[in-house]
Amino acid sequence: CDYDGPAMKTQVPGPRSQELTKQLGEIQNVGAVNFFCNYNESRGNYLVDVDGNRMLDLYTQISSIPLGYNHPALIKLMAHPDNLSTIVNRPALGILPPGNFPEKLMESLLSVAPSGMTRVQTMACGSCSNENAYKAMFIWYRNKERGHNTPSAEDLSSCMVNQGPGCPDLSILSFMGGFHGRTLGCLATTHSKAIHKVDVPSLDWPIAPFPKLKYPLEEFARENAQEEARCLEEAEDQIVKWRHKGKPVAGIVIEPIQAEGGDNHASPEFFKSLRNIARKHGCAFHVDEVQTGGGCTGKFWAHEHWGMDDPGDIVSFSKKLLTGGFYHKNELQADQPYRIFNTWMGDPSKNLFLTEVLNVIRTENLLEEVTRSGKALLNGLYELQTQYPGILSRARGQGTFCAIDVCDDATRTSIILKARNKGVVLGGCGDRSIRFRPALVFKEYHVHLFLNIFNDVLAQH
Ligand SMILES: Cc1ncc(COP(=O)(O)O)c(CNc2csc(C(=O)O)c2)c1O
Repeated sequence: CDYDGPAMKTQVPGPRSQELTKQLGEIQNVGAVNFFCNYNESRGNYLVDVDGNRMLDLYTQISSIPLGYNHPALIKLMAHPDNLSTIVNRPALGILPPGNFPEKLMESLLSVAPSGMTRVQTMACGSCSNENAYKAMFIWYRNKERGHNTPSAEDLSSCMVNQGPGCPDLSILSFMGGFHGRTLGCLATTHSKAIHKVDVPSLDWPIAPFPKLKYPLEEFARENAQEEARCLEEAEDQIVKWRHKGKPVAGIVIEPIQAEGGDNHASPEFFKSLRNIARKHGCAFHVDEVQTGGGCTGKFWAHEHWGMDDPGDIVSFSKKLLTGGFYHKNELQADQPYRIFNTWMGDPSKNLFLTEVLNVIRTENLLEEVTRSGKALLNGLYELQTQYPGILSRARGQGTFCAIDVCDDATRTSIILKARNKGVVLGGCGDRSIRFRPALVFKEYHVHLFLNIFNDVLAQH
């Protein structure tokens, strides 16, 4: 179900894309539109645009397509009459769930539940999953502080006008370079690009530094360990400082690999230590797997590489799981109904697709494939950075969740655009990285196809 290679007819965006951008520009902001796509013709690892250009996709809709385009297992699901009512009728899941909902959740999301978690709350996207996870942490923290879960009369009256004690002065510790969404609460924990935050009010919550590792890791083990220790000490100091400010940290939120911030990695020891700091200070520990989850690091969850039985109190997800949501420990479940709530609370049709995606991952051993392709990709990137030391550096990655730094932003942009005109879709992250986010069906064959094209582009610079 894949094409045998890229095939370009025009520069991208082509004439039809440009025409459609003008049309859409009459309706909404089109500044971020790259080009228009033909999702009927797109297949497997190949994205076809409206001008008939066929490109090998290593960005996959901001890392949200698990099995590539139009996978037969998902198409087949649409033909099944039993699934029709699930796709046509969207229920308000919080109050009127379909009869098969528990079974479908067991089949899909609970079959890949993180270690130590048996509960999951579905949502629509990454931001609303994180927003509700934050609220769950605040509710948990206040009930712990009170010693019971009955707000006082003063709590109930003051919260109606956004004042304490009903609206408590609690905080969430996040990390510089982190990205957790663009809604108000998530945005207060997002620190990747100023354009995401400028002009929007925020909250006085603590922000700790995330380790800036030197590569290759084996050459800088001592410096990197010192850098991680510095960041951990700073994080713990912030927790103490915010408690003294009367704004205690209810939860810590972190990505296993900071993606938007520039594919910043840290060691399993770093995360183990941070998890222990959270326990020591009575904070919940929220692992944001929206971009790293779903198999792209070679394990279904990136936090599995930490080798911990108790990796977190909350794990949020979206993108490759086709629906948003968060797993959580029992004690993080809101104590009353209608506290973590909205109209849809997820989408059962997406759970149907996810069950199929998980079946394909298992039957085609895609996690092993990702590990194999990832090794070939990272070795190829190591070779290219040796060949073009003036342009490339800091090749890094886990599974196919890889990245490489370019000497400056302008050169990065030029490389991404040239690669696209040669039939490869790439994305950037941070201030100078190119990130690789292929689908789970990206084989070694595709790696070598990509590396050849990437080499041609670099040779022109
Ligand atoms: C680690 C992590 N956490 C939360 C989010 C927010 O998810 P959405 O709200 O975009 O579904 C994301 C979304 N990723 C993302 C990539 S570019 C982008 C954007 O809004 O520009 C967002 C994420 O990577």
